[in-house]
Amino acid sequence: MNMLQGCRSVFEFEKLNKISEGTYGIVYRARDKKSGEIVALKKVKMNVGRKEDCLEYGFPISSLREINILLSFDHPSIVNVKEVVMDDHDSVYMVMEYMEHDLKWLMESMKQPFSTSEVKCLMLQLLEGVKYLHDNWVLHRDLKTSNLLLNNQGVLKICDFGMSRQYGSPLKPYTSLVVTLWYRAPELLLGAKKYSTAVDMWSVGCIMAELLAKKPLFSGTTEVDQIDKIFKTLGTPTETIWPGLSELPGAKANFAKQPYNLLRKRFPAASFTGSPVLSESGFDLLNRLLTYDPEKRITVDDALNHYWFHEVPLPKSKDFMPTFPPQHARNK
Ligand SMILES: Nc1ncnc2c1ncn2[C@@H]1O[C@H](COP(=O)(O)OP(=O)(O)OP(=O)(O)O)[C@@H](O)[C@H]1O
Repeated sequence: MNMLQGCRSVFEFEKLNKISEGTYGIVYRARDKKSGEIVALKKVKMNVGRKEDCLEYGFPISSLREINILLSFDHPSIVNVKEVVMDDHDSVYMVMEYMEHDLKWLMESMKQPFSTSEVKCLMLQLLEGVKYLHDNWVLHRDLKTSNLLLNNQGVLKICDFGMSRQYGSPLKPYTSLVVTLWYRAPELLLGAKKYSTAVDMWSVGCIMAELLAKKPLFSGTTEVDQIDKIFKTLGTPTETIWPGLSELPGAKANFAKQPYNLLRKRFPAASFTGSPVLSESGFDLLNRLLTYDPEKRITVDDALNHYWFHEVPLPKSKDFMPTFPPQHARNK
């Protein structure tokens, strides 16, 4: 924690309002009293989770990971942590660039879903951020729409690195209790202890579907319900399409047999019912992101090079993305 010595005080910032309170932190909108700049301050909550997940004096290891990663990373699609500050009770705050919206709250307030060219603009920025992470051997492990920030310049940034971790080759056993249920890959739901970048790509698939439809793709209430919802839409996987499936701890459970992939029904090529329309190549990308076998699931490099981004309608330029009214408080 040497980096905290000599850091500025939080009293150099004027808190304007609370934006959100999550598991690991409270996020405020604040003004830097010296420069007048508007920033986001994330206060680290002490003693969160199990005792062994915190340092001796209660500082959560997940927050330490998040601070380390965000201070060392520099990419336009990753939220920038400018500095770390403290108050007189030794509470630690991350000072981040302020982003007007997160995509979860934004979609809840929008009347219409994003257009296809807007979704392409957002997806490209998301994939560029994920590529930077994977190229730097980091798994985010909690990609979801509330962790995607958008500003009024059309710039998307990934935030919340509390679950992220460095990975290496060969794969090591990790905990499977990661990734918010709705965005959690099937290998995690079935208890895989060895997993890799493909878990983030599944989440990206769920996010793409949600951006198109303006509603979550698989909104399970429990792990079993989540698996059930996935199988009902994509069909129950078999050892043939996913070699190694039967060795996963959860694969022994008796799941309903549903032999077909019904995803196209939810994203048809033409629609008279208001379902989101998706071209052949857009559907191909979505299907490749939502591929059961993590070994066959599309990688971030291949997703970035996918033909969908080159066919009309072309991705909207950030400068032409719509702007939205402010959402200063996004209480969960
Ligand atoms: N830089 C920022 N600018 C504006 N809003 C932000 C910023 N960072 C985070 N937020 C808002 O705060 C919310 C929570 O942030 P974050 O996910 O980092 O906190 P958390 O405590 O780890 O939450 P969770 O319980 O979801 O893990 C985000 O969904 C977003 O609405």
